[in-house]
Amino acid sequence: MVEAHRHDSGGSVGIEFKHVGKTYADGTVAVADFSHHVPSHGTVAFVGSSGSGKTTLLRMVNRMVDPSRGAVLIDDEDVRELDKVRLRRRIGYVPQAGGLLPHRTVVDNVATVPVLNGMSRRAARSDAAELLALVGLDQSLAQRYPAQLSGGQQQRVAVARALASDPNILLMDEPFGAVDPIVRRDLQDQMLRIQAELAKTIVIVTHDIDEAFRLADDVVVLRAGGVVAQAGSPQSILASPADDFVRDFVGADRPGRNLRTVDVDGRRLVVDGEGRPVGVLR
Ligand SMILES: Nc1ncnc2c1ncn2[C@@H]1O[C@H](COP(=O)(O)OP(=O)(O)OP(=O)(O)O)[C@@H](O)[C@H]1O
Repeated sequence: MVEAHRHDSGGSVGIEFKHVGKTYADGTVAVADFSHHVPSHGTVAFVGSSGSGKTTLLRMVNRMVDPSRGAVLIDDEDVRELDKVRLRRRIGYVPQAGGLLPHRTVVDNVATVPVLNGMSRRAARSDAAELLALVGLDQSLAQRYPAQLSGGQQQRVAVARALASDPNILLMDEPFGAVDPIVRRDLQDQMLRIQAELAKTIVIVTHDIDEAFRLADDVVVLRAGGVVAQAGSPQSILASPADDFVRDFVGADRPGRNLRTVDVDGRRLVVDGEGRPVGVLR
């Protein structure tokens, strides 16, 4: 049941942000004019400082935010033409703090959307058990309630839940922001394994440039107002930061940091100034 949906037929498949802008009711211009294409099965990371419009952009994809200008297309279809509820059931969403339902067990948190989509409770629970295994959660936790789990375990459940309706698209808003660095790294590794297996189209929002470099093949560095400071592969951004803002963000000038790439055993690693590996680039 858990398998990649291939959708490679012509056109501009993937997610297309076409000159989108968002001005909130109080006049705040969260995003001025943003365009970007996320290819099908690709992973893009939006990074930038607080308030640069990352969450606003992410939420345009599943219509939690409607753009004031421009359009978001999924496989050439304007999301405004699609029914909101059905759209959201087709797109996995991992919110900042997990957003689990506190009064439902872990397994039922994961099974909820498939049941809403018409699947029998029994089949949905059996799929949920597989997904919990996929995200590395022991079966013994399935009957617990979210408050009885650690932060890292809750985030795993949130990822399993987002995958439950087998969406083509996964939106992740600071998914691992609230967990400690070691657990965070473990969750990132899990994410890379899942992505290698399922090949979703993923948009991830993060403050953490190292996380962006580890998880994404395309990184968009944003400044205030959703202005693109630089977009490209981790390698290209590391090799030639577009300006001081990006250089500062990447931390190239931070003492002892000086990120660079090295090739080891056919893999490209990102290492810091002391040679410590920060991440692996594909
Ligand atoms: N509902 C809202 N009404 C008014 N302003 C808003 C609203 N939501 C967000 N904003 C503003 O829009 C700007 C962009 O917010 P957004 O949450 O998209 O940024 P972000 O880059 O995700 O920030 P963070 O990393 O802190 O989550 C900010 O100035 C924010 O205060």
